[in-house]
Amino acid sequence: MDHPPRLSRAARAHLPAEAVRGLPPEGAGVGIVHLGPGAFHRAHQAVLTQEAMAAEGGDWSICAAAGRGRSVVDALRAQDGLYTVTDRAADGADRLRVVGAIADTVSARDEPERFAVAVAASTTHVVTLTVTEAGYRHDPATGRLAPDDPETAADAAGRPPRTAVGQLVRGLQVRSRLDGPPLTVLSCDNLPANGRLLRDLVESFCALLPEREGGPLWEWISARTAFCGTVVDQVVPAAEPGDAERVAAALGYRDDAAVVGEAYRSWIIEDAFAGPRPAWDRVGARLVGDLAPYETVKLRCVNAVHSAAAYLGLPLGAATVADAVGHPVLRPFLAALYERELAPSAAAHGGEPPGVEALLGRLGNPRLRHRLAQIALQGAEKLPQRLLAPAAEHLAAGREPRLACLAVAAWARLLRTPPDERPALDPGSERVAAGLAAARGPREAVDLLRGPVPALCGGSGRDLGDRVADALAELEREGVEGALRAAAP
Ligand SMILES: NC(=O)c1ccc[n+]([C@@H]2O[C@H](COP(=O)([O-])OP(=O)(O)OC[C@H]3O[C@@H](n4cnc5c(N)ncnc54)[C@H](O)[C@@H]3O)[C@@H](O)[C@H]2O)c1
Ligand SMILES: O=P(O)(O)OC[C@@H](O)[C@@H](O)[C@H](O)[C@H](O)CO
Repeated sequence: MDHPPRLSRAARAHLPAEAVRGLPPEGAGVGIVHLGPGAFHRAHQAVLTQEAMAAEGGDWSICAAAGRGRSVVDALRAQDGLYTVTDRAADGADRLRVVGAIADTVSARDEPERFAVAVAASTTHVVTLTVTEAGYRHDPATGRLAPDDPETAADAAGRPPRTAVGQLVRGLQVRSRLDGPPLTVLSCDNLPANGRLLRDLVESFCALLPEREGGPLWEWISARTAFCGTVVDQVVPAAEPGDAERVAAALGYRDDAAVVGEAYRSWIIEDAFAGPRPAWDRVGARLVGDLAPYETVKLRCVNAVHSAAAYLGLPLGAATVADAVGHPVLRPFLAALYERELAPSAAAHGGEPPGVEALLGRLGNPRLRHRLAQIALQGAEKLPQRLLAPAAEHLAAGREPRLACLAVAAWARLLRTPPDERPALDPGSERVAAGLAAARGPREAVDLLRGPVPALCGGSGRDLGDRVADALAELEREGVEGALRAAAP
C-alpha cells in the first residue's frame, strides 16, 4: 500500500473487530497524567489502563505528556491519540490491538502551563512517570537531586521547567494553589524504592525554591500526595523501522506511534493510594504492602541479566538480547551468574526468582529485536542496584562474586573502548568513560558507581573495586570468550 491513511477515530469503524475490542468509549475523561509516554508506557500502563476501563469503567483516560521532545505528542495528535500495540510471543503468535487510553497529549517542554494545569485538575487523581533512570537527575549515594546540576538549578530558578522533577513540582505547585484533592504519584522506572526516591527528589527540589515558597509547598505536597513505588516488567524494545508499514499491511492504516513488546506484562504497585485509582488490580496488576521482594527480583534478576548480556554480548558481536542469550559461550555464563549469584541474592530478600530456563527463554525471545546498545545506556545509573549490590552482599557473606564482577568489568571495558569502536553511550557514561581514558582504573570506576551500595569490603581487605580490576585484567588477557569459559565452563 503506497500511502495508507493514518490511524484515527474516523478509521475506527473500518478496523477489524478483534483489533478494536476493549477501546474505551469516546469521551471517557482524563484521570491520569503520564510524564514520558515512550514505548514502555504505551505498551504497558496504557494497555492495562484500557483494560481496567473495560472491566470497570471510570474516567481514567490518560493525558500523555512528553517532557523533552515532542515527536510522540505530534504522532499521537495526528492519530487522535490512537496507536497499536503488538504483543509478540516467542511461540510465533502476534496479537495486534488498537489502544485508545490516551485521550489528550501535551508537550511539557513547549506547553508548560498546559501541563501544570493537567496535573492540577481536580479530575486528575494519578500522575505516573517513565522518564528513564537518568531522568531523575539524582545522586544515588544520597537519594537527593544531584548537587550542582545546572538543569535542576535553572528549573528551580523559575524558567519553564525542563527536568522531570521540575515539571512535576510546577504542576503540584498549581495544584496546591487550588488546594486540589489528594493525588497519587507512581514512578514506573527501574530504580530501587522508586516511590520513596521520587518523594525525596520532590522534597529536595522544594528546598531549592525560595524558602517562603518551597517550605509551604512541600508541607502541602507531603500532606496531600502519596508517592507509591511500583515494579514494572515487560520487554518493550524501541520501535524498529518498518513497524508503521507492518501495521499498515495488517490494518490498512499507518501508525507512527506503533509499539511491539512481549506478551508478558507484570505490574506490582505499592498499595498506598491517596485517592481513587483505575481497577488495575482487576486486569493483572498486584497491589501489595511491601514492594521490596518484588523489586529485588526485577532489578537483580531480570535487569541484571539484561545488563550483563549487553556489556558482555556487544564485544562478542551480539546485537540483541536474543543473540546474547543464544550465544554458545555467553548463555552458560548468564545462566551461572543468575543461578549462583543473582537469584540467591534476590531470594535472600524474600523474593521468588523465576527458574533460569524460564527467565532466559523469556528474555531470549527470538521474535523481539531488543537491542543491547539500548540496554547498555545509562550504565552508571543502572549497575549499582543490578550488579554491585548483589555482589557486595555476596562478598559480605564470604562468597566470591566472580561472575558479577566480570559483568561490571565488561562495562568498564566498553567505556575504555574508543568511541568509534563501540555504540554511542549516554552523557553520564561518556563522563565515566572520559575518566577511565584519563588513566583512572576500574577501581575508580567502581567508586564512581558505588552510590548507596554498602559493605564493599570482604574479609581479605580487598574490596569489590579490586575484584572488578582483576576481572578487567582477565578480560584483557584472555579475551571475552576466554574469560567467560574460565568463569563458567
Ligand atoms: N522498555 C522496556 O522494556 C521497559 C521495561 C520496564 C521498565 N522500563 C522503564 O521505562 C523507561 C523508559 O523506557 P521506554 O522504553 O519507554 O524508553 P523510550 O526511550 O521509548 O522513552 C523514554 C521516555 O523518557 C523520556 N526521557 C528520557 N530521558 C529523559 C531525561 N533525562 N529526563 C526526562 N525525560 C527523559 C523521553 O522523553 C521518553 O518520553 C526505562 O528507562 C525503564 O526505567 C522500560
Ligand atoms: O533502560 P533500562 O535498562 O531500565 O531498561 C532496559 C531493559 O532492561 C528493560 O527495557 C527491560 O526490558 C525491562 O526492564 C523488562 O521489564
